[in-house]
Amino acid sequence: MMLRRVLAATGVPTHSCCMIPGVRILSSHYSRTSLIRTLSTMTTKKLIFAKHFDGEPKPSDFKLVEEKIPALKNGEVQFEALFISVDPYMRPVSVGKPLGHKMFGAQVARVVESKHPNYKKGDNVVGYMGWETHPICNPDTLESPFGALEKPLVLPDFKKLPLSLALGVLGMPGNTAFFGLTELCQPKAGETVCISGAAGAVGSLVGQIAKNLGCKVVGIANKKEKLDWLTSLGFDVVIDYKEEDVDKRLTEKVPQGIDCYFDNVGGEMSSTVLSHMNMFGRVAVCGAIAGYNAKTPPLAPMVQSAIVMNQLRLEGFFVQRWLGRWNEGILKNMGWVQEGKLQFREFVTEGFEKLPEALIGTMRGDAVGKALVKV
Ligand SMILES: NC(=O)C1=CN([C@@H]2O[C@H](COP(=O)(O)OP(=O)(O)OC[C@H]3O[C@@H](n4cnc5c(N)ncnc54)[C@H](OP(=O)(O)O)[C@@H]3O)[C@@H](O)[C@H]2O)C=CC1
Ligand SMILES: CCCCCC(=O)/C=C/[C@H]1[C@H](O)CC(=O)[C@@H]1CCCCCCC(=O)O
Repeated sequence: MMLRRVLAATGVPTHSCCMIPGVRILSSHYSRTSLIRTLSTMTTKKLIFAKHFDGEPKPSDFKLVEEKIPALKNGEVQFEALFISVDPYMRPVSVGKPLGHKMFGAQVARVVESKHPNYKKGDNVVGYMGWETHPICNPDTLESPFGALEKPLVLPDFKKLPLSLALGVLGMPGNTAFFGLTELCQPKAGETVCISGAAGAVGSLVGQIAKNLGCKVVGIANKKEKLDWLTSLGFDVVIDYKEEDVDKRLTEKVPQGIDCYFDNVGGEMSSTVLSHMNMFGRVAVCGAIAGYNAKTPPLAPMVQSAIVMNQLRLEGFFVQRWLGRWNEGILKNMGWVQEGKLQFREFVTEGFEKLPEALIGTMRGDAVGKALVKV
């Protein structure tokens, strides 16, 4: 927003290549900028909104800018981004953000310089510093995409585990899986848990946690590579929702019915799953990715009859609900990782400039496991 105001004040159109003091617009199309390799340690790169998304995000919806890093003020910390997260929520949550606004999101970063008592040079953190290579922020006033104050978290010693896990199994997606499943679905050993978006960052963990709790697990995803991976993780039934008739496969392979449904996707497929649920089934509505890129909301068969007849309980949630118990989820997942009972896969794209492509690919289902960009 500030950049846009600066540009407006100079009379420079925000979509054109330009030079203004302290701000260099490298290109209105980020992919052409890969040839420009002039970044000095005194500058930071940001990806900002150049256009509002219309359907699927496009590379030209983003603009890469390079700015001088200002002097650090009291209370501020300067970071160097190591890994930046790519998450489906970025698509719907960006609606209404002003043009010129830096793309929001979480990153794992190292403290380069600090004028804040709780952060010291060399600390590794995870926080919502957005799509920027060398962000400066005051941790006490940093906002999450949720609009709440959320200080970057100083990471403990990860020992041999990669720091990037703080954006995946040992971070927000891990806690989404853990709390969403255990608190809202409350699965009991022997029950059947079904997961849509099963090979994604959250879904792949939900299925494994359900197995750890003694449940039978049904995973719904697309493409053989994903289904084979889920089978190798111990999922009992896997269904390709694009290649198979989900209703028929559930009737054949899950005759006992579904007790818990962890829904990452929504839409028609979720209506089908709800029609296979048992009495007093529980549904954690985690996301609705089937509609995030849609220009008009996708239609789906009505679900109220199944909800009433089987006395189902559906509950939507944001994982921030459990911010007060954050470490409990991380430690539980870390324990399972160390015991080899919670496997993770990362889908890493190299290069800060590739962030838009990585987001577009994630929304198309390209990623297996957690999508990340290594800066
Ligand atoms: N409530 C909360 O606090 C949180 C919610 N979420 C939500 O959880 C869901 C999963 O997030 P995450 O695991 O990080 O995402 P990922 O990108 O890792 O996985 C999402 C998967 O959804 C599938 N998918 C994409 N488009 C469609 C579609 N049109 N129909 C069906 N499936 C589709 C893709 O798999 P495939 O190719 O197999 O279709 C993709 O792999 C999202 O909806 C996200 O918004 C995430 C974190 C926190
Ligand atoms: C609006 C669709 C949200 C889809 C669900 C999802 O993916 C949520 C992800 C949250 C994750 O915990 C990290 C975040 O900060 C995400 C929250 C998104 C904030 C929603 C903003 C609501 C608002 O203020 O309008």
